[in-house]
Formats: sequence, structure tokens, C-alpha cells
Amino acid sequence: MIEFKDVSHRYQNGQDVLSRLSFSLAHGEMAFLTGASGAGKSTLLKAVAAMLRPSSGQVIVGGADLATIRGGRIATHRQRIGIIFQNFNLLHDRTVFDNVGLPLVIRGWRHQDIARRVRAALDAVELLGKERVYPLTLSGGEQQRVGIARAIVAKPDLLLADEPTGNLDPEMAQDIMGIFRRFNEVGVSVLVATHAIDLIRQLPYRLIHLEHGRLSEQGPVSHGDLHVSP
Ligand SMILES: Nc1ncnc2c1ncn2[C@@H]1O[C@H](COP(=O)(O)OP(=O)(O)OP(=O)(O)O)[C@@H](O)[C@H]1O
Repeated sequence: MIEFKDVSHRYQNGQDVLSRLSFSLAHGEMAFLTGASGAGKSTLLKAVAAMLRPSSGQVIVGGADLATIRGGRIATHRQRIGIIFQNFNLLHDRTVFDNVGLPLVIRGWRHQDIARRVRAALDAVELLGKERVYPLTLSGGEQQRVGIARAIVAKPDLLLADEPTGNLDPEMAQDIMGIFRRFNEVGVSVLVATHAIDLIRQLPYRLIHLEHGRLSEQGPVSHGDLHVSP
């Protein structure tokens, strides 16, 4: 699903953030990306989503070499990915329904089809019945579930989450990780950047650890086929 080959990135201010990273995440795989603040986790996720072009190396996602795609194909690439953020990134003057349906509105879907998909997405995160409420009336965990519903409404092959539980208490955080696991169980590839080591240590997923822009260690692999070569 994701393959990095010798990927390095230097921001315009001269800071080297990723240093010759090579790793792959198989189709249907779930893994956690760990590392101290500033280690380069968000930068790596942005490279996967084609939100930045690394300075060197190859990023291949779903078989496409991102260095070779341009214009409209970048938008198509992003549409195949669901992205979840720490601060939920919801529109507070829009209802839950409108927030979740937004990616489909942008794609020009018909209202009827949007309504069907939004309900299915809200059902998947156990928020059916909250369509008409506004995000700020929900708890943090519920707001993040709205963010997840928006990310999955177009049925992406890959979910990327950047510190999705950073603003949640441990119980809600566990809930959110449970939702990612359920999507993974039905075949969605999932890569979650997180500081929540205590929460993920017990889980049967690979840890990809970034330190000073390099992959420095890996946790146990209990299933799947994920390779890291630092
Ligand atoms: N647009 C940018 N221009 C210059 N430097 C940047 C830019 N974006 C990030 N950085 C720097 O790159 C480094 C890695 O940032 P990144 O956000 O990828 O780390 P992170 O591991 O996700 O951190 P956190 O856990 O705090 O979110 C940091 O030192 C950051 O200040």
C-alpha cells in the first residue's frame, strides 16, 4: 500500500527531517508511527498524502509513484486516502451531517447518495442520530468520531491519522483506536502517528519508530507483512 525508498526531506529553512527512510506497509496492514515531537511523523504522513514532495527518494502509494503524478491525479490520489487530525478539523458552523458529507459534496455527488453514505459512516462510528447536531455540542471523543466518519465516507483504501487521540482522555482514546482496528479488520490499511505508547504497547501491531528522521527500531510483528529497513 505504501512504499518509501530512500526518502529524505529537507524543509526550505535547511532543516533535515527525514533521512533516507525505507519501509513498506502492506495492503490491509495496520501500523503505528511513533517518535518524539519533531521526529518527522507528520512530515512522513504528508508525503504519503502527496501534501509535500520529499527532497529525494521515492514514495509509492497504491502502486503510484507520487513523484510522477500531477494536477488532477494528485486530487484523485488524496481522495483514496482518509486523513484524521488531532484537533478534529471540523467546521463548527455546519452540522455533523454536513461535516461528514463534505468530501462527497466536493465530488459532486447527488444529495440522496450523500445521505445514504453519511448515515453508513456515522453508523460505523456509532453516531447515528447525531446528524443534525453541531460539533461543539459533542464530547471530544464524539467529535473525533465525526472526523473519522468524514475520513471514511468515501470508502478510502488507506486511513492516515496524525495524533488522533492527543486531545482525548484514555477511555475515549481507547475507543478511537478500537474504531481504527475495526476498519482494519475489514481490509482498510491504517497508519496512525501517535505519542500514546501506553495505549498501543499492548496492541498486536507493528511500531515504526522515527528518531531524528530515521527509523530506529520496530515493535513486534504479530501479523501481516510489513518491512522496515533503516
Ligand atoms: N513547513 C515546515 N517548514 C520548516 N520546518 C518544518 C515545517 N514543518 C515541520 N517542520 C519541522 O520539521 C520537524 C518535524 O516536524 P513534524 O511535524 O513532521 O514532526 P512530528 O514528529 O509530527 O512532531 P509532533 O509529534 O510534535 O507533531 C520539526 O522540527 C518541525 O519544526
